Parts: sequence; C-alpha cells; structure tokens
Amino acid sequence: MSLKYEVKSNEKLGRYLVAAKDLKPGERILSDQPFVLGPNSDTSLVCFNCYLPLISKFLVCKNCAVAPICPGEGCTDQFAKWHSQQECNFFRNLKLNKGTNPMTLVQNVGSLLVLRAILKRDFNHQEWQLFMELETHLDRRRESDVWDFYDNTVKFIQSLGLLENGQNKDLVQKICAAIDVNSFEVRGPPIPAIGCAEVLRGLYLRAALLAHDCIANTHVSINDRNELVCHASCDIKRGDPIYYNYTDPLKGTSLRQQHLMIGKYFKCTCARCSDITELGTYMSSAICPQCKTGYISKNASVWICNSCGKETEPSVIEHKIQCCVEKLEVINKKDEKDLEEYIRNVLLVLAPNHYLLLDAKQRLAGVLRDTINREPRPTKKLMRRKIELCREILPVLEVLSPGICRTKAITLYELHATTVQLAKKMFDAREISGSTFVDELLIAEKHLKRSLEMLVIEPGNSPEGELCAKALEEYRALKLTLAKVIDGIHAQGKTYESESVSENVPLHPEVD
Ligand SMILES: C[S@@+](CC[C@H](N)C(=O)[O-])C[C@H]1O[C@@H](n2cnc3c(N)ncnc32)[C@H](O)[C@@H]1O
Repeated sequence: MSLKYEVKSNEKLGRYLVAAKDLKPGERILSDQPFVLGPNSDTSLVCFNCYLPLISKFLVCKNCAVAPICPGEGCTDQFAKWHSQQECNFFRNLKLNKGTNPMTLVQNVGSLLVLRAILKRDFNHQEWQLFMELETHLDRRRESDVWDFYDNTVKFIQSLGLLENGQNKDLVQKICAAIDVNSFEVRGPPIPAIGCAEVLRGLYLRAALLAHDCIANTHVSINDRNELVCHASCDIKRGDPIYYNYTDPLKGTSLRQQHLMIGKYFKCTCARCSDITELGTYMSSAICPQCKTGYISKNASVWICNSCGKETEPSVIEHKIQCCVEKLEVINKKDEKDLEEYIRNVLLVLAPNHYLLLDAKQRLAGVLRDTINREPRPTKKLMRRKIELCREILPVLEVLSPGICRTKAITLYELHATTVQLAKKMFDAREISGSTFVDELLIAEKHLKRSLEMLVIEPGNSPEGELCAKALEEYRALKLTLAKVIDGIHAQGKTYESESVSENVPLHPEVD
C-alpha cells in the first residue's frame, strides 16, 4: 500500500507530514508502534512488565531479581509486556556486578522511560538513530528549570554505568527532551474492579513528526495494545500539512499557547490563535461591562468590545476572569446545584461559550447523565436540562474540532440517549402522540448515526470502542422501537404523520 503521507521540512515547523494524496474523513493515514512507552516522571510505582499500578505489594522478577512486577497471579495476558529479555539480562548483571536492589528501581520509576530508551541504543540501532534526530529544543532547555529537574535521572542513568567513557550527561538530557517534546499521552492498563489507570507516555517515531494546529485535521487513537492510529478527521487535500492538536481544544488561547510554549517551545500562529474571537466562539471573551451586550476580547494587551467598540481596563476584566477560574477550582464539580449556581453566576460575566462555562457545562451534563441512569424515575426536568447542555456544547465543538472528534461523538451519543429516554417517558405517560414519539426517535437516530460514524474508527478495545459497540446495539434497538411504534399507529387505523418537532425546541418545555 502506498504511503498516505510524505515528510517535508521547513524553517518554521522543522520536519512535518503532508498528505501524499487526497484524504477522506475517517481514512487511516498511519499506524505506529511505540519506540518506548512508560510512566511519567512523577508517577507512582507501576509494574515494570505491564504498567499496572502497584498499590500495596509487589513481587520482583524471578530472573533478574530486581524489576518490581505484579503480585499474585502476575500480569494478565491482556496487556503488552515491557520487561524485555535484554532488559532482564541487563538488570541481572547489575544485580550480580553492582549489587543493585529492587528499591533502587522503585525509587527511580520516574526515570524508567529514559532507561528503556537508552537501552534501545544497543538493541535497535536504526530506531535509535531516528529517535536521536527528533526535535529536542535542547539549547532552550539548558537555561530552564527543567534541566535541573532531570538531574536525578542523569545521576540514576550514570549510576547504572550506561554512559560510556567520554559520553557526556547531555545525552540523558537529550533523551528527556526528546520524550517531553515528542511523546503522546497513553492510557495505562486499568486497575481491575477500580477501573482507573496511570497516564503513561508513549514515543511514536512516525507520529512524532505530525505538526501542531489548534484546529487539527486528524483524529489520533491509541488502543489497549498501545498501537497509535491516525485518521483524517476531515478532507485533506494532497500536499496539505497533516496536523494534530498538541493541546486541549476546549481551552482558551492563552492557556493553549502557554502549554505549547512551556512543553513544545513554540508560539502557535494558527488561524484560531490569530483571531481574538477564536473563530467566532468567543471562548476567552467576557461580557462588555459598558454596553452589557457585546463581548470584549483581548487584542494584544487591550480588551475591546465587538459591539460598542469601547476598551475596558485590563486589570478590571482580568480580575473578574481570575475570580471565575478560582471559583471553578473550589466548587464541588460532582454536585448539580454547585455547578448550576456557578453557571448562573458566571454567565453574568463571561461570554456564553467561554471555556470555563463549557467546562462547567460538560461536567454538569456528566453529573446529570449519572443521575438519570441511576434514578428509577428521573424527572423530565433533568432530562431536558441535559439535552439543553449537549445542544449548547455541540455547535462549539463543530467549529473547534470540525469533522471527526471524540468529544463530539460522545456528546451526540448522550444527546441521543436522553432524547430517547425523555420521549419514551412522555409517550408512556400519554403526554405525546405516537407521531410525536416517532419524530423524536428519528431525531435521536440522526444523532446516534453521526456519533457512530465517528466512533467506528475507535479501537475496539478502548472505552470509546466499547461505547461504539453499545451505540450499535442501541441503534438496532431504536430501529425496532421505531417499527413497533409505527405499527402501533397503523393498528389504530391511523397513519404516521410527522409533527415536525423543531430540533431546537425542547420537547414540551413546561416544568415537571
Ligand atoms: C512533536 S515535534 C514535531 C517534529 C519536529 N518538527 C521534528 O522535526 O522533529 C514538535 C516540534 O515541532 C515544531 N512544531 C510543530 N508544530 C508547530 C507549529 N504549528 N508552529 C511552530 N512549530 C511547530 C516545534 O519545534 C515543536 O516543538
């Protein structure tokens, strides 16, 4: 199969990938196995073989008698194994020749990824060369705190005798930098019965060449076996750069730029970063304190209103926004009332799609989902509110993550689920006719279909892949319910006629 991408290089981006042919949304561009994968520098202890967190006890590998591994039955077959034969032999020699004991590795688990990368030098020379060619921004790091932060890792690697005569410590700093600048977050194996997992970092030599844009044209997923797959999220024309978003698209420009500058050492100049309205979403804007109708956005150091054109003193507005940030930090983000109150108050200060409001709305939709699924008789009011929140979030996602997007797929799935639940409740209570019920089910079907179109590219063995399987079952069930309701209408001697419920008007918006 011919490659879907080519590697190019320019002064601004360094090396980057471009489409070698026209690419369609959902088309696979590349897949990649990790060069190295491992825990973060601040992680707690994990099994050296499968990366499952080791909470209270651990065993050591029988062969090397050094590497901490899962207790009891040992690691399950489900997850990839990282304690290779070469590493095991290396540890065994350390134990025999230097008296290295398991506690040394336990205390240095944050340096394991660097250790595993340096061991590749002797066992996979070709990949090692590619790894050494990655962008590191080493000179900029030399003057920063991060250089001192990795001093312990340098000392640890040195103590293992891995730096040959004359090889300077910069090699370790370079490995740390290559990992920081180029790695992807990877979900570690979930703890059985608890479900939560460590966040790992994986370095993928081909995917590392993807350049950044705050409006990506790709969708990246990593499956349980740690394979990374990159799909086109929208149409990409031959010769166009292939972009991945290194930051969180649901954060405002200043936070995204801060993240890119600190972690990746560049100032993003993409279309979204160059537009004070963030492509018309006003995601970092506030309500103009002067005209009270327009939105003020920051242009260089000036806050200016899009309606009355007046400027607002930066310290005044920045103080207000900071209060909203701090308030969100302290409220109980699992409490419906706290979140509702926060949204109510902050709507008086910030533009309606401000990223703080979107964050609170997403959390509230999650809380409502849990309540609706838990309660035997959830109220219509709860369901309507959840539908309203999904409808408010979706248009912003359409602008910021056009095409295939994981958050959009999940939000559409949630919107479909609650639309079905609400319509069913009202139909069972004879509050709506059979035809209105069918109309609502058809709207839900449309949302579910769009969600499925995005979820189908998720790996089967990921939470999103599992959601895809569930959504498929629900799609079949929805089709059956639709047929049954239409049959019921016919059995009454009537015909189904669309009552054309507008999608934007919540069904029967009276309060319960
Ligand atoms: C993950 S690496 C990408 C591969 C890298 N260009 C190389 O040649 O090895 C990330 C680095 O690429 C550059 N880069 C990626 N996207 C960029 C962008 N939109 N603007 C400026 N630099 C970018 C920055 O130097 C960044 O630290």
